[in-house]
Amino acid sequence: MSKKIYYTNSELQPVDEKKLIALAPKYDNAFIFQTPEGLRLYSFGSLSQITPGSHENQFTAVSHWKDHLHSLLTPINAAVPPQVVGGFSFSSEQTGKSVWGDLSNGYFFLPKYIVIIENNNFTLITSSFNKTEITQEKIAFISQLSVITISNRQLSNAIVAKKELNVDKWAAAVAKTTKLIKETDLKKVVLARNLQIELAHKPELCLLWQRLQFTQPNTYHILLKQKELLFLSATPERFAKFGATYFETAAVAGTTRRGDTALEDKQLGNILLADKKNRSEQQFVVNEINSSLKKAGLVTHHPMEPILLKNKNVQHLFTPIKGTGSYNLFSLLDSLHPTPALGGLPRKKALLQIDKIEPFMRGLFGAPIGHISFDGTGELAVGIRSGIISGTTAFLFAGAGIVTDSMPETEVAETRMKFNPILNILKEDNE
Ligand SMILES: C=C(O[C@@H]1C=C(C(=O)O)C=C[C@H]1O)C(=O)O
Repeated sequence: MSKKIYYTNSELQPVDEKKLIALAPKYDNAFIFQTPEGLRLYSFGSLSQITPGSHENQFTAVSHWKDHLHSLLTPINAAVPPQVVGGFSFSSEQTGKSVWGDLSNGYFFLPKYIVIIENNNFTLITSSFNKTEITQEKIAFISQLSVITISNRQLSNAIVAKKELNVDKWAAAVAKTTKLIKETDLKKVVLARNLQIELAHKPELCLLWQRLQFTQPNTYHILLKQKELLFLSATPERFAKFGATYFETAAVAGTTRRGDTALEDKQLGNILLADKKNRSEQQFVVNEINSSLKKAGLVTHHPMEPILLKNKNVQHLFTPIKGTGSYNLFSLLDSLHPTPALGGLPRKKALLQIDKIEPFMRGLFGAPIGHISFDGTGELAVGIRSGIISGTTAFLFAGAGIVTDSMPETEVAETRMKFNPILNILKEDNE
């Protein structure tokens, strides 16, 4: 493909964002991304998409695809370029048939329409292969948005079956892994498990999104729709926010529950801050990220002690890390992913152990997901607290860092808590 890609910008009158959500089911490709700081990006339709092959370096593949698109871009009265949106996969080494379909090895696309909302300013970016049609296409989108109706129908849905897959086997694998950690140079392995849900009806996207907004106020909210597949995440974890000369990331690891009272919550947080196992688990992540950023040529800055990151269901140890200087974005993403927050340490050995133990493909779970602009800025979150929905079946994923003194039953309980953000939006309110 080497046709020119034209793009144009227009200011939109603020609209009820439920209308933007209601547009998503009308397109085969849609991506919605909301940050804890309040940026929202809605995107619809695709001019070009990439599904990296298995065993191919997905970062190189996406980088080449994006460079090629860049060479075709031609602005028409536009200051803001379009972005590519989507997600990488946890690993390109995992193969086999899975629920992930076209998303298995990662999936990015160049949207036809992007609406960016920041400080109540609505900017529409329309892209097209056709210079003479682009104005008409933009007008068509604006009128589609003005006529779309928001369904207030609370389609009753119910979970008809809920299966936590292989819990005993998973707990045994945790015990085996701690033994391996004690006996070898393996330091940490993040093991995940999944929960399968059967719903009475296909879920209504608008309703899921509203519940996500209501129940998970300080996290990212992410939706990737590709045909019949819906990937949803309420992750608290930033993978990267970046520009040409800066790269902000975070080390998030170590988990405890939220307290029932303010006092209990504070006590649990203090115990987590003082806990040796969790502190060392998180320190691995800080050290690894720090060293990848330095190797990429950045000067790093971070506080010496972690603070608490509190979400609705859990609290974590958290250290923001910033790098400044110039660097190559895709090779840095490649060298960081997966951090020991999602993979383990040393990385290769941890990934082998994950492959040996987990009987499913992680797909986008635990991988960087977000938007990358052609102006060099962008933001990616780590796709945890997430699930993939296909028709009436949903698979939810949750993992936990296993270190030398991890207890299987504690890790089962921790992963159970981590299913809740998505589980709770699939449930009826009265369940
Ligand atoms: C793997 C997950 O979470 C990661 C693992 C954590 C831990 O082991 O304490 C904490 C935050 C995340 O970095 C998940 O939520 O599925």
